[in-house]
Amino acid sequence: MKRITPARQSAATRTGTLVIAAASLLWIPQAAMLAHAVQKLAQGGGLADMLLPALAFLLLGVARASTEAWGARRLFAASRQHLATLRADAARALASRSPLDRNRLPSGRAASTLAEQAEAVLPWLVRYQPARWKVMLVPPVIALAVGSYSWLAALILVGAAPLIPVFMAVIGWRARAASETQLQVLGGMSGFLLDRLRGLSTLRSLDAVDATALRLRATAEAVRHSTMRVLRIAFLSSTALELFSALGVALVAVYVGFHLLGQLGPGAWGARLTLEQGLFILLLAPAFFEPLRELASVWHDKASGEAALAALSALDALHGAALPLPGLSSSFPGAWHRDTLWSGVAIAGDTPSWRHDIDPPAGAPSIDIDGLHFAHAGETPLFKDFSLKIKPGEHVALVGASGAGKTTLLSLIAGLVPATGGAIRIDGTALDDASAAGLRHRMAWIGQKPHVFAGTVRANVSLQRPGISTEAVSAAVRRAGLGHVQHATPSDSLGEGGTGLSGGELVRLALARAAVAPHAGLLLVDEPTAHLDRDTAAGVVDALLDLARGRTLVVATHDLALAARIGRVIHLGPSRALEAAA
Ligand SMILES: Nc1ncnc2c1ncn2[C@@H]1O[C@H](COP(=O)(O)OP(=O)(O)OP(=O)(O)O)[C@@H](O)[C@H]1O
Repeated sequence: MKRITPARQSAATRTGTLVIAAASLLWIPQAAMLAHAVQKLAQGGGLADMLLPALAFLLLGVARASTEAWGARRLFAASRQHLATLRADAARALASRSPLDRNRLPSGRAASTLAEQAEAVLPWLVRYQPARWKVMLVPPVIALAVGSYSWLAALILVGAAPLIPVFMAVIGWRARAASETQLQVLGGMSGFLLDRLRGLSTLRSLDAVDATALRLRATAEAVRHSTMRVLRIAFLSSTALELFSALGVALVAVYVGFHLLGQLGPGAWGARLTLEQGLFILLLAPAFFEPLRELASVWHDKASGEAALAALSALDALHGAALPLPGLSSSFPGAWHRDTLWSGVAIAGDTPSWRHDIDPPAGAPSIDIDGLHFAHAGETPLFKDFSLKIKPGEHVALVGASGAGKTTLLSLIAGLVPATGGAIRIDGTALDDASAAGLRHRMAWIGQKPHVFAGTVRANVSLQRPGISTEAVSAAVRRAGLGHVQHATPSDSLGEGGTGLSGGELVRLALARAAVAPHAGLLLVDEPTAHLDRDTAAGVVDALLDLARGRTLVVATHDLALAARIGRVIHLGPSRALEAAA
């Protein structure tokens, strides 16, 4: 997988940057034309004498403006593209972590980094980079041009210039630290806000809204402070630069003025400067400092852009760490494609190559678990030498005390977390990094807390998966027992988190999601009847068993009534290591 490399620019952004920087050099011949025209005027020349320099000045101006515009357009387009690539890399890195990894970044913080903070990369590329190149290119060339007429004027310019980078470096150091702090505080606030908005009903029901609002206010105050610190540094840097450049231009103007008046002789290679040469130097002096002033005005873009790149790289650095999602690295042959969403768990890994080249065989798969070892990070092993065989189309209930490892076993079968030892074979294919993405295509997962997105029932059932027609959604909704429920027809809207549906209806919606999955021959279901009354639970079980006809079903449950209706019951607990293959 390609890593984010913060400082690397694409070839297209580099070309745009260099073109913009080089266009600034055209001011030198323009200044020469202007000075020449004024000289002619002073010598009493007519309109005809000035026509040629005026025309050349105009043409150079047009050339400069159009080159700059072309470079800016190209740079902007390339920078947008570059940012899109950085975002895709970071999103891919985020998705490559197992949903069971409890060290995953909070979604609010990740969203803030990807959506808001990443935007700071754009000004860094579009404004800061050309300004940096102009500083490296334009002042040295102008110093040479000025120096060819007057070594003293060039010396004044060159003498004033080093103060600026030294000062900028000192300020830049502080600016970067301040920007990083600001991004962190901002990301923290976004994460906090999103998290609390999600849990608003809990906060309200326990009268904790005021306390949360106070904490939010404190966080907002911290954001204000850090923003002000960044702005103060930005203003300080541009003020310092304005001062130094104004001093430099003023000194050159004073020297040229007195030299032309004959009161300051030396400094011009032994000869007296002509009016044309003096004017040329005067016109170039502000242009010498112009790139430095421009750099100062975009200096904070560098700090915030680099901080944003560091934040994106930090997301990328998570890749491969801790608990990776099996099958993800092998399932991204090219671009970030599409997530396969199963009833509340987002799994990336559905690739065009898989769909076209290795279309999964239809039907109910067998499951063969052999000598499985698994332990969550830093915990005692949950499974030691655990074996289990499930035949194609067989229905199995996993029962056991809370914490016995039912959900974990379902996750291992689904390939959401890698086993630490032993083998799991689905329909004879070993579940590993190479096969996990493809095998997941044949499964549907119904989790304990299916996530409902704000949108219609139809969108929530189809989840934008390809090849799912409106008729298929309607049929799935009816099959899951939602057909008769008011406000749960395919065109009805649901609130985020399932507002508008009861607990039982929520499970039925998750069943409908699985019912439309075309290749889902294996259903993995986690406590479908938890928190439901007996009648509702019985209705959900009816719908589940109807859906599971002709498919392999593994259901984790505490519900003995559900377990009694399933063909085979596997007890997970202290004796599970001895579970023998059936
Ligand atoms: N993502 C995780 N990271 C680390 N440990 C975990 C994680 N998920 C579960 N555990 C631990 O693994 C053990 C088994 O959890 P699991 O959720 O599989 O049990 P369960 O049998 O499904 O429980 P329940 O019936 O309450 O849902 C528990 O001790 C739990 O604390």
